[in-house]
Amino acid sequence: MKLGLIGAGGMAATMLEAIAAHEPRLLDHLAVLVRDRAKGEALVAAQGSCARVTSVHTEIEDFLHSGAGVVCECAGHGAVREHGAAVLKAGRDLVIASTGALADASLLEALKAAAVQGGAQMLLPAGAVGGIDALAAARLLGTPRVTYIGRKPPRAWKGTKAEALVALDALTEATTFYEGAARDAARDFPQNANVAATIALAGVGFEATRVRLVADPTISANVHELEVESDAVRFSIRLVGVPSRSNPKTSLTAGLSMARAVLNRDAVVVV
Ligand SMILES: NC(=O)C1=CN([C@@H]2O[C@H](COP(=O)(O)OP(=O)(O)OC[C@H]3O[C@@H](n4cnc5c(N)ncnc54)[C@H](O)[C@@H]3O)[C@@H](O)[C@H]2O)C=CC1
Ligand SMILES: O=C([O-])CC(=O)C(=O)O
Repeated sequence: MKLGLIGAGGMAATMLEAIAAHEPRLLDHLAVLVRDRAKGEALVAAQGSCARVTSVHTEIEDFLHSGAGVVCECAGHGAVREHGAAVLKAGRDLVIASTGALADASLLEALKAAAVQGGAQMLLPAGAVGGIDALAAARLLGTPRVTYIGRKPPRAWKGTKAEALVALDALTEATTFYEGAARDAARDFPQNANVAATIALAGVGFEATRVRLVADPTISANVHELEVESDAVRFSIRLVGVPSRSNPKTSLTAGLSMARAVLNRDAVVVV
């Protein structure tokens, strides 16, 4: 397998480190697409001897030409918009971290069409959240009621629309600044509410999935709560995610979930 990677930030590093620790041969061939070549080169260098045949690209055509098989997007909504269709049309499966980009219905349709044209799949790992398997199964028997609550420390909401809605630095207690549909949450908080989109796509869609976003000065972790009521199952889960070292917005589980998607491509037993 030749692994393709878009992005060279915190999630990409978490993903590569996990693959290197568990199945280093999967990094024998690695192609990286970045906007900033130096950043891509630093990421590859950090993998040491694991990534033996590597290439760093700034143009999608060169990246695809390098023969990357499965492509992991760890870059942001913009990257899904810019590169998603080209990857899929070229017949490469695309593992998407920035699932919130798919809240744009016309982009989702365009990517589906590109996937059909290329004979490729879009794969959406659970990312920072859990319970996606049970939700997607429950969906097969009726229409579940789904609520997602994302709680993060104020620093994780810096640089987002939350700054205009609440005085992040002055908070003394947990404060809800968004309540509504998953579609608006995913669109308006592109670095923080991808899990809302993943939950919507696994379950009852972007309108029916209810979302609450909370800035909480009393916590230091990224907390994800998912509540599902359905004909098949009722569950309520709470994940307390450790933020990644380099990006407080992103939980470590998100990068590890991307790694699992790659490891599963090669596994004999797929869980
Ligand atoms: N599904 C999930 O559970 C989660 C998804 N995410 C998504 O993953 C993305 C990456 O997260 P982090 O690595 O923590 O962010 P980061 O900000 O640490 O790294 C993003 C990297 O991607 C690069 N980049 C941005 N746009 C690009 C483009 N168009 N082409 C190539 N490279 C580009 C940036 O230069 C940066 O190096 C987030 O922006 C978010 O959309 C983040 C957390 C959880
Ligand atoms: O990593 C997290 O905690 C969740 C996140 O940022 C997202 O869903 O975009």
